[in-house]
Amino acid sequence: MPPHFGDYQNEIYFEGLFGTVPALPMTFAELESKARSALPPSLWSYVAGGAGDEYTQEANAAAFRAWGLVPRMMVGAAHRDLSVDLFGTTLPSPLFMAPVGVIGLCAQDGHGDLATARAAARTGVPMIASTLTVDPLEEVAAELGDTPGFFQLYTPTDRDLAESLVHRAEAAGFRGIVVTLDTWITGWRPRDLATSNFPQLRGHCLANYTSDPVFRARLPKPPEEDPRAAVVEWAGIFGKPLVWDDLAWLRSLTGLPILLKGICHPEDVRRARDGGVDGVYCSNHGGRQANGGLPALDALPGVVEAADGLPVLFDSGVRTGADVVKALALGATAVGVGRPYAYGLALGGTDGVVHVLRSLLAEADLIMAVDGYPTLADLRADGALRPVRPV
Ligand SMILES: Cc1cc2nc3c(=O)[nH]c(=O)nc-3n(C[C@H](O)[C@H](O)[C@H](O)COP(=O)(O)O)c2cc1C
Ligand SMILES: CCCCCCC(=O)C(=O)O
Repeated sequence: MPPHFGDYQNEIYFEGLFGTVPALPMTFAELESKARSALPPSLWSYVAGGAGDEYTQEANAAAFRAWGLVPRMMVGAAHRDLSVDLFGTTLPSPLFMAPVGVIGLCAQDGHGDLATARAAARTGVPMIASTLTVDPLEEVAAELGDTPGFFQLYTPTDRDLAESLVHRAEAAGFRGIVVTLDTWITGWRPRDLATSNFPQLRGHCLANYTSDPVFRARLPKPPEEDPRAAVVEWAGIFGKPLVWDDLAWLRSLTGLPILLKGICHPEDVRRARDGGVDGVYCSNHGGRQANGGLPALDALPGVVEAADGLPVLFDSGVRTGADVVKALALGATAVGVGRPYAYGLALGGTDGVVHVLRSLLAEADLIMAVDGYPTLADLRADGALRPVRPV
């Protein structure tokens, strides 16, 4: 029997019978506002902020409101199956944790990558570990238990370093490589510029680089002795975009599944397919990189159609279980949560992340129960989702 994610609701009600109300927020608005108080102001503005006037970031979340699920009755959706097959593994649910480069700093003990990996182990929700971590990828992988982890790769134009990182990820047991394409240069982020605040430039979250033999060999002194030189070296390897001609080389690096993150145009999906990737990841980086762009959700149907059966991961703007359901109904194979789990981590460590993930899954599961969609295939059938008339 597949897990009943909606049972989290019963657990919360049951505790309530004995006078215990949830210690952690039950709505995204409260999660966000409490995380704002819990995080140091500069870290809060880095995590919560985005590109330009943050119009695209807001539009990402608002885009979900343009769609509504059509309820179906007498379907007998007493049992729901949210499982999904991804690269030969059956996952209990289609939710995953998007790579968040400073997640390590969001935990009170400064080891949020490890805390997040423990939340993945507890929930079965896969983690995509960023290149930019406080703790090296091997230590993150060791906390994942049986839950699959994926490694997100930055700096792939530095071929020796990319090769080293990919091989380390493979040896550590990660099940796939997610190559982020939209962040070879930093977008225009006024909040960070106003405070001269960019955590990596302060030497944070560079553990995967400073523990890498290829990176270390380039430094005049070991990073433990001269951390500033390590930051300068790190900054220097950004600024060079990956191009389609690099794909064959990238493909040659590993037999693990490769996914390209940041794909929003159907023609790019076709090029990715032709280049032999195993999946595409539709995302606009949560509006952190380029303002003024289309909400990622609006790009999703075109990406799914062009993918023609190739797995499509999606993120950007997911805040509720209803959002998860809508992205699935629009064809996403799996749906990523970003900022909300960072806020959960800030408030409650591993327990906080587990709470955020379980809440999203419970709401999604209960919507499928009430609205009569027992499987993900039912959600994807014609007529399940309709545009909402603007009010
Ligand atoms: C603080 C922060 C750091 C991020 N770091 C990375 C990263 O290292 N690699 C990456 O591919 N995406 C990164 N992202 C983007 C997320 O993977 C994801 O695309 C985004 O959070 C989705 O938007 P949402 O959180 O508003 O839903 C980061 C996002 C945030 C909020
Ligand atoms: C030029 C590299 C910036 C990476 C920053 C991490 C990230 O993806 C984000 O802040 O968003």
